[in-house]
Amino acid sequence: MSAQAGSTAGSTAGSTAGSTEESTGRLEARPTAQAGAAAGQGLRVDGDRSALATIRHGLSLTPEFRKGLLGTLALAVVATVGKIIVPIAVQQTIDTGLKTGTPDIPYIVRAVLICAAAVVLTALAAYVMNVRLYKATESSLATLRVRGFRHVHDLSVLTQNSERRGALVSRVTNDVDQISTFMQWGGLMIIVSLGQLFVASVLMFVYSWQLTLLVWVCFIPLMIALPRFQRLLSRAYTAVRERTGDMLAAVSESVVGATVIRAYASERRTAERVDTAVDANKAAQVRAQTIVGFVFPLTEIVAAVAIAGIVLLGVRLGLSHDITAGRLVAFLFLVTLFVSPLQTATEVLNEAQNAVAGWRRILGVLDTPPDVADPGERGAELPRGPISVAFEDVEFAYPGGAPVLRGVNVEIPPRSRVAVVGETGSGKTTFAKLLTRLMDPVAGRVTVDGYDLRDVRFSSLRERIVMVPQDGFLFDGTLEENIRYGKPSATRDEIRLALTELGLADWLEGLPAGLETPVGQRGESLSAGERQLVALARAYLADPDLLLLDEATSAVDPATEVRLARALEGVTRGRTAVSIAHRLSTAENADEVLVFDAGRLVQRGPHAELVKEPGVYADLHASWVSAARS
Ligand SMILES: Nc1ncnc2c1ncn2[C@@H]1O[C@H](COP(=O)(O)OP(=O)(O)OP(=O)(O)O)[C@@H](O)[C@H]1O
Repeated sequence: MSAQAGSTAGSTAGSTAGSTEESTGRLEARPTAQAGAAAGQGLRVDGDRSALATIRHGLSLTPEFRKGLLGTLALAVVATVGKIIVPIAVQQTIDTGLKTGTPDIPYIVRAVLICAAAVVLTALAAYVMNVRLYKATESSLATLRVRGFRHVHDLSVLTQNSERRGALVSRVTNDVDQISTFMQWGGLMIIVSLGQLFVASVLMFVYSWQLTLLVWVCFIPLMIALPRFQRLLSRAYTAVRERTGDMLAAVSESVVGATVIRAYASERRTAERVDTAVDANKAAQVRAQTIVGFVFPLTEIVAAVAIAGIVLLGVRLGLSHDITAGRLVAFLFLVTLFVSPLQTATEVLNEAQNAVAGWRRILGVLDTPPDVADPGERGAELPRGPISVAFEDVEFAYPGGAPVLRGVNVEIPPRSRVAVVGETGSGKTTFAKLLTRLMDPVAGRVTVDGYDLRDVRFSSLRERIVMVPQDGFLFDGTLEENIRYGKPSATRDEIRLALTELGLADWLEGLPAGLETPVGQRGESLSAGERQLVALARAYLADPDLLLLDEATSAVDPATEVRLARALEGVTRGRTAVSIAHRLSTAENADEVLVFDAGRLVQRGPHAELVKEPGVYADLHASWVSAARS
């Protein structure tokens, strides 16, 4: 029990232990999201669905599990029936083989052989049943994980944002684990146990209805009490899972935020938080184990009382010739078969509850429809060549919020370089997300090459439109592997050439291991500026026709600044490029500047013209200039 409880107790671990930012350097990472009023409402969790309906729906998603289940069940029946043969053989041996006073050796040998065959058959059936169950369970869990993982990627960014990313990871990892024990043996065990209980009861009744009545009288109160204890246990283990989650959150946060903790000398406060969480977890565990310690011996105590009663009453019945010696001994065997399902009942019920909770959370992911749909095969394929973009009366509001973009009308001709500027919160990033179809507008439409973005198939969209986010996510691997994300088929020479064409050959040579240089987790071994260089090289290799750049705000050293400008020039050459600009130079070099203010496009034109007009851009420009001087 405790081992299983422990395994489920850790199920919230993932919700805090791992946060997976998923930006891959290409915002095409399954652009999804209907940004309409219904968009981004978070994941569904259908708490109203009954436990049985949840299990049924969950199993319907994993046909692997249902396939061959009847065969497995048949094996389970063989394993159960096999156990019944032993007490029958014992009864026959005593009552018939030893009846005359002179043992009937051939009869006894036959009974023993039947017994041995039954034991071997039972063991074999149980073994094959377990192997089949493990196989079926593992392949259905793998299916669930893959489906869950794919679906998380299909969900809109708004839906993803409504959940902690770690919690999403937990749903496709730990929550799936949570149902594994139940699938492996719990579900079948309920059927087998009920069968065993029934068969044992029938046979006991055949041997002696009086003794059977005694057994039921002993066990009925326990059967009534068990579900109550089970609820108590379930609550205790829920508390354990929550406390374990809190503890892991505290520990992982203190490890991830170690630099900030040191910088602000808050080690003591952090240690106290961790200690409190560890203590709370310990208290919850102790409470749960105390209940386990009380509940588990109960069945054994009741069984001992029942056996004592059977012996006493059995002997009396024997004296009055109401039961034979063989039947009495066989009855004692049968009582153990009757008790063992009860002993596993609490455990199975606990597992069933965990499994239902796990299924609810997984189904919560799978039942949430992706609100930005891929038109798929029906969708348009964008022709190659620099892309033109148009926003027509575009309006956008985040779910439950006020409009953050209003009445945006703009045309971006092919091959032009556009800088998008504005105060923080003015709607620049939202504009970029709509352009990459991470979300759809609430009103109006966005077109590329005359096609409504909603009608363009994802594969084409991803190939032709690439976004370089502010802090390009790097994976733990080498520089080469990270750049290759832009074009998985790229050879090493192509990657080298790309870096040379972007004017980054000298930078590459300066690196300790060149393309083999490890970038560390999330690229932490590189500087922020170098990470941007990798993101640009990646985008260059992807060779899109429309490039969106979210310029990094972090300051970089002058040498990297020069490299970045050079690489940027190379990446945007010959393409339509839209940059969310945080640097004066980007706006100055753009063909056109789009100025956003409080969700509206308030000015547009070349830098040289805009800077002369009084307005938002002139004010922004003034603040850039003064920041550069200070
Ligand atoms: N996921 C979200 N949910 C709700 N509101 C959001 C969300 N993302 C952005 N907003 C709001 O939308 C408005 C526009 O945000 P946006 O990120 O587009 O601005 P921005 O101009 O890119 O800002 P910055 O320069 O700081 O990145 C802001 O008021 C912001 O608070």
